[in-house]
Order: sequence, then structure tokens, then C-alpha cells
Amino acid sequence: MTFRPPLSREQSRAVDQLAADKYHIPGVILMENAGRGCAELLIAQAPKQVLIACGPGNNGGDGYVIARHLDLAGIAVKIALFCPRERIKGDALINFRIVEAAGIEILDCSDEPLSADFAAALSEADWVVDALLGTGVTSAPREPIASAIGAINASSSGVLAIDIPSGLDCDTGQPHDPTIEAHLTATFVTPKPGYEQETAKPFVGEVHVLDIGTPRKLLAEVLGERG
Ligand SMILES: NC(=O)C1=CN([C@@H]2O[C@H](COP(=O)(O)OP(=O)(O)OC[C@H]3O[C@@H](n4cnc5c(N)ncnc54)[C@H](O)[C@@H]3O)[C@@H](O)[C@H]2O)[C@@H](O)CC1
Ligand SMILES: [K+]
Repeated sequence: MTFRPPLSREQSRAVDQLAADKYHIPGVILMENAGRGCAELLIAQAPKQVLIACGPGNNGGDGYVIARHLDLAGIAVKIALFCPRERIKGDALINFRIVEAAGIEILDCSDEPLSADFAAALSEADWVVDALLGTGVTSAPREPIASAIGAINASSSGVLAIDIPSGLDCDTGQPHDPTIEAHLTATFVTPKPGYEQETAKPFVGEVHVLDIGTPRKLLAEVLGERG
């Protein structure tokens, strides 16, 4: 990929919005590209058993796509769902229904405290995917996601953060309490400005920027607006 300057959280969300409104790209296509790219990155780490921690929004939606592609590659995968399934909507719901129909195991982790099933699945997993919170979040993680982050950080598993290590402010690089400590962060379209900050480095790990199919013209449009 050619060099791309960082885009803030709001600019990244503007890319998603423009893709849908002006460039006629359904969000579920971007989600598929995002999740598939993350799955390829994870498969390259040769995982044996993967636990995908999913939050209520489209960041969780990326997690369901990743689950589908890992399952297809013959890798053992479970989903830990940190919201009532009634809260899932839009593109995330499309992919949630697919993983349900595909028979991928989904642990209900919407209640506090964290379930014994989650603790057991976490101890068995050599890699965990943080698909809890993405660009839709600006505040410190709330329960039960906060406890999930604490448990994931205390585990010995490798951690792949999707788009943003949950809890990190991607614009400033400042961590909320708690924030996921990732070994790898797969972020979309462009790097995020906060990831270069010293405060972010213990949380982002190795940063990978993945294309998700947004046209070059669209990116030029958003970058041109940066003034
Ligand atoms: N077209 C798009 O918009 C695309 C979005 N993508 C993914 O979608 C993400 C953005 O998705 P969303 O806008 O749905 O937002 P998020 O998935 O980041 O989160 C929104 C959800 O989190 C809840 N929430 C807000 N603050 C919270 C807090 N402090 N603690 C706990 N829960 C909190 C909200 O109630 C809402 O349900 C991106 O980061 C990326 O991963 C990708 O699939 C690529 C395409
Ligand atoms: K995340």
C-alpha cells in the first residue's frame, strides 16, 4: 500500500459514510473486506484456537466476519458476545445471523460478572480478537466490556485488536482505563494519528493498515478536505 497520512476518528467515519452515500458501496461489503483482511492477518500467525470477543456495534460485526473465515480455514473458533443479541443491528446483524446459521459457537457474555464459560474459552485460546469497541466509542469502556478487557490483558493469549485497541483514544493515543493491550492492531484505510504517540505504543503493538475497498477517489476527497 502507498503511504497514507493518518485520518482522525471523525475522518475515518466520514470515509465510511461517503462510501455508502456517494460511492454506492453497501457497508456490508466494506465489513466483509475488513473482516477478511483481519482473518488473513490472523491466519498468518498460525493460531490453533481463537476466541473472538464482540461488542454491540459494527466493530463486533467485523468479528463475526473474521469468525466465518477462520472457521472456513479449519481453525477452531468461538465468539464471546458482550451484549444482548437484541442490540445487534444493521451490517453486524447480517453477519451475526450468518455465524448463527453456520453453527459457530457463541457464548452469551452479556451479563456481569464474566461467565465461567468465557474464562474457560479464554484459557483455551492461543489468540483473542478484540472486536469489542471501534470508532463509534469515545468514552471509557463500560461493563461488561471493561471486565472482558481486564481478563484478556491478564491472559497469556496473543491479542489482535480490530481497528482500535478497545479503550484507546485513536486521535490522541491516550488510553482509557481499561484499554486492550494488543500484540497486533489491524486498522482500516489509513493509520490513526494516536498510534504514533508513545502513550499508545504499549496498547497497539504492531500496526497493520488494511484496505477495505474504498476507492482512491474517495480517499483523495477526504484527504483533500484536511486543509
Ligand atoms: N461502513 C462502516 O461503517 C464500517 C465499519 N467498520 C467497523 O465498524 C466500527 C465502527 O462501528 P460502530 O459505529 O457501530 O461503532 P462501535 O462498534 O465502535 O461501537 C458502537 C457501540 O458501542 C456502544 N458504546 C458506546 N460507548 C461505549 C462504551 N464506553 N462502553 C461500552 N459500549 C459503548 C454503543 O452503544 C454502540 O452499541 C469501526 O471501528 C470498524 O471496526 C468496518 O466494518 C468497515 C466498514
Ligand atoms: K476493537
